[in-house]
Amino acid sequence: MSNPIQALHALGQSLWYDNIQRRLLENGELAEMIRRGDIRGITSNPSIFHNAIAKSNDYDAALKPMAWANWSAEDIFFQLAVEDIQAAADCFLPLYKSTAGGDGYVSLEVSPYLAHDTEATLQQALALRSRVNRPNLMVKIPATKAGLPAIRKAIAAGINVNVTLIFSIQRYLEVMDAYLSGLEDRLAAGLPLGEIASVASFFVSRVDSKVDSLLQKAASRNPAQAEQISNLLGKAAVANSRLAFFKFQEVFSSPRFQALQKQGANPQRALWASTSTKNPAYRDVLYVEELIAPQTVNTVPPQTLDLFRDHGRAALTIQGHEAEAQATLAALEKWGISMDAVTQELEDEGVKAFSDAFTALLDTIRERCAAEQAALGALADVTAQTTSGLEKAQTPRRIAEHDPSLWTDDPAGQKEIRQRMGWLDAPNASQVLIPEINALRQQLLDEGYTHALLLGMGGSSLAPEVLALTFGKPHTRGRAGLALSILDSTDPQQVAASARRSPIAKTVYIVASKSGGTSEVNAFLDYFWHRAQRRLGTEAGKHFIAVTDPGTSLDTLARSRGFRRVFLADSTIGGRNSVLSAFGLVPAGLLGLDLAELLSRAAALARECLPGVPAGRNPGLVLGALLGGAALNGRDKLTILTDPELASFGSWMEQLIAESSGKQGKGILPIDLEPPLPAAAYGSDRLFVYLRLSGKAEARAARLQKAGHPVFTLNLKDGYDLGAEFFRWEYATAVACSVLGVNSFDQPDVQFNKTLTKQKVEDYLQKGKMDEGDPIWSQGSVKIFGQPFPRLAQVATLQEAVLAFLQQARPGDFVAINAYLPRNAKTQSALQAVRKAVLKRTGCATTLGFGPRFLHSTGQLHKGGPNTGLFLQITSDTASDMDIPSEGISFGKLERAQALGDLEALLARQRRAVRIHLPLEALLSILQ
Ligand SMILES: O=C(CO)[C@@H](O)[C@H](O)[C@H](O)[C@H](O)COP(=O)(O)O
Ligand SMILES: O=C[C@H](O)COP(=O)(O)O
Repeated sequence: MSNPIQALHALGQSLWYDNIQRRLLENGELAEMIRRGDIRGITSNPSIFHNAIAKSNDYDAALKPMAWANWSAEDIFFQLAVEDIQAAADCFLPLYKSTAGGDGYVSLEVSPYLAHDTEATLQQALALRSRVNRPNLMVKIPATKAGLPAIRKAIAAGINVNVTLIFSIQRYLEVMDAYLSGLEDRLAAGLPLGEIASVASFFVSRVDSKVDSLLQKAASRNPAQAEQISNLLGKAAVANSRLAFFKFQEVFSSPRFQALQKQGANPQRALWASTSTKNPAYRDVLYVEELIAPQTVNTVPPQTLDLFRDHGRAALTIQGHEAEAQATLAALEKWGISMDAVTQELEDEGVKAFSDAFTALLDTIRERCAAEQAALGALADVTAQTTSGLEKAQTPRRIAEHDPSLWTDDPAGQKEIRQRMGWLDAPNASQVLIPEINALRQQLLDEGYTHALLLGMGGSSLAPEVLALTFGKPHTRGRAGLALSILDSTDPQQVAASARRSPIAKTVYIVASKSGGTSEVNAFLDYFWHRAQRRLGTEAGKHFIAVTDPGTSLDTLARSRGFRRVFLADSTIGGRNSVLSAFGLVPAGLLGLDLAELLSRAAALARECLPGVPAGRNPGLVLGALLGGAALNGRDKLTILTDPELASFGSWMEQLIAESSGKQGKGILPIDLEPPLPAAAYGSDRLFVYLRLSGKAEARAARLQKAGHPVFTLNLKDGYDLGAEFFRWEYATAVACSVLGVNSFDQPDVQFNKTLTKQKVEDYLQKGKMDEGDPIWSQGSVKIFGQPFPRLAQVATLQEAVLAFLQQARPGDFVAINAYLPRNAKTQSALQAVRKAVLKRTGCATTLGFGPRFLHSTGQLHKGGPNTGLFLQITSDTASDMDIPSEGISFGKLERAQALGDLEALLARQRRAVRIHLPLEALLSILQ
């Protein structure tokens, strides 16, 4: 059974939707309405956009980069509007095609400020046509006196035109004439007519609103005829519109049009606009029901659409009512109501109302821009200038083309970069992995597996950990999956804790290593493989999955050991950019995440970073400009605030930003999970980012901003928005590195550190003993190693020693606490307490890293970045060590070798670094 809307369509009238809102485009609601057959086109106007933009937060994310790039409010408006119109046009394209251009149009109005300027209107119509670049766009031009020649010229130029703000029959005739003249101009120029579509928007309800009030005045002037006059209430609009329709019929059956029609021309359909009922005393679908005829359109706001669907009556209601309509208008004239005057007033008011709505909209955009710029403080100018420099350098195009000269002139570096840009395509290219990962999860669940333990470091482990910690929480949408945990430490206690948490018979081990040769991962694999083999014998292979690049030693080993699966990753993606490749997706899929959703959020952000997008609208580019510009201006400590649900995200950012940027004495240091200080206590080397989901940290962010610090906010609507954040930060980091002039894609000092550690291990294997060097200070079981520092000779206690060491700190320095200890709640809280004390004492930014995990993250910046760090390395003897079965060394010894290699690398780079070796319990006493 057909509903009233379908019945209406069957009568030859199309319902269009007088509404646009980004949310409808993003959540699929518009597409669904089209699919249901509710609407066959869309109209927008300045009031609709004012409503959409000013009364929602739908546009905030898109507005942010443009505000930072210092775009004008009008440029921002047209950018936002064009995006919506393009998205809507894409939704309607199938209908447009299936009706051969009969329906499926989306209207965008020229600036109402141009309503009295023919040439400017025409130029903007041409510009909008090419910007929107969709065949089913209609450009709306008001039917003012100055609008008429612009309409003719626009039609002649082949633009589909929706003529708006028509109130009088006389003006309507002029509009039809302009249309026909435009077509004739085309014909004379030998241009085709068939693809041009046009509608004339005749405004309905406003006529009643004005005439009714005049009628009421007339009735009070003529009390004797009050009833007769009152009978005309609510009649003028329909009568006026019906007469317009009869003119439509006349004109489009005239010989003049027939001549054009022979050449393929389409009639300009009448479109009823302003058709919601304004007077509650009238039927709520009055201006739909009374104006039904073939070859017409009615554009309705959401409520009228719902009402008509609910109880509208569809029947042909115009034909046969000509005499009645004329009589109504004649009666109005009789009571002194001049339709010429009424409609002229309505036109003037209409132009003004759109213009006022546009002004209000631009004011709102200006306010929001001002707030975004205020959040950046002095960095606002820097960001705008840096963005414009990046635009001039054509950075987005060069990124898309993998142009290595953005980062280095060194030929070897350039060669490496060319092989490291695959992350740009990952949101789309990784789609193919989804079915096999989902099938694997299902298979594992069916076989009774309950746990997954990922063995990996840095780029191969941080993103999976973020996803496990974020989606383990109830606010996110998870599906049935395995409990995922991560091992990225050689600390024996931590290895043992991982083993305890993962019951062998029900655990699948994900061995994740891009290079396949990372020493920590080899050690983990050795340990867990032997353990599984002891327990499961020849079945052990079934419990192992490898994720690695093609042809690595891990690839070979995994196959020879009969691993359940080997996922070969994209070797054009470097480790810290690998989250949206198999490295992030395999663990995420086993965890039960909706991978398509995660990738689609990333893909949406990636589309905004394409070279066709204007630089100021590219969120990755402008963020990169901000980060890079800030660092060049002394704000190189990117301090991360998050709502609690997103607390783990900073650890991924840390690696990406520090390892990419921290080299050649430059870099941006991410400060993650730092205990809070009073807002006024932070130095001028900070830039704060607030990743917001629930808003729990909002008050803190506001306090920081109030105290004058630059604080910018990125809003996430749920955990899946991490997909977009991963891409945003990857792109922004690459851009920031280009601004700093460093190669974003290498990590020379990580390799240096690894080489030193390897020497320590080899030395140990030869001598059977670790050479720890001589302490520079000791007291009982507490020893300090490293480079002597001022006043050390005078100190009596560990506390004094640490204070003396910290006295070297200067403004702009940072203090890194690097602990080679198990990373668990107890050590984390003890070290956070130490960190807080250091922070208070020095006023310097602080970081806390656990070795060897941070070596694959901030470790690069520690040695390669600016020489502004003070490094407090902490080691402790472990009570219970475990052997790495095939390596002749224990986990504890390997961990110590890593600490020694780290210290040696720091000292080789002239960093201020010491190792404090102490019993774990002594930690808490430091600085208290
Ligand atoms: O002109 C078109 C469609 O071509 C519409 O968008 C038109 O502007 C709107 O229907 C009216 O502005 C709505 O007017 P009203 O219902 O607020 O009086
Ligand atoms: O960030 C990467 C880590 O250094 C681990 O490297 P990998 O994936 O080659 O094992």
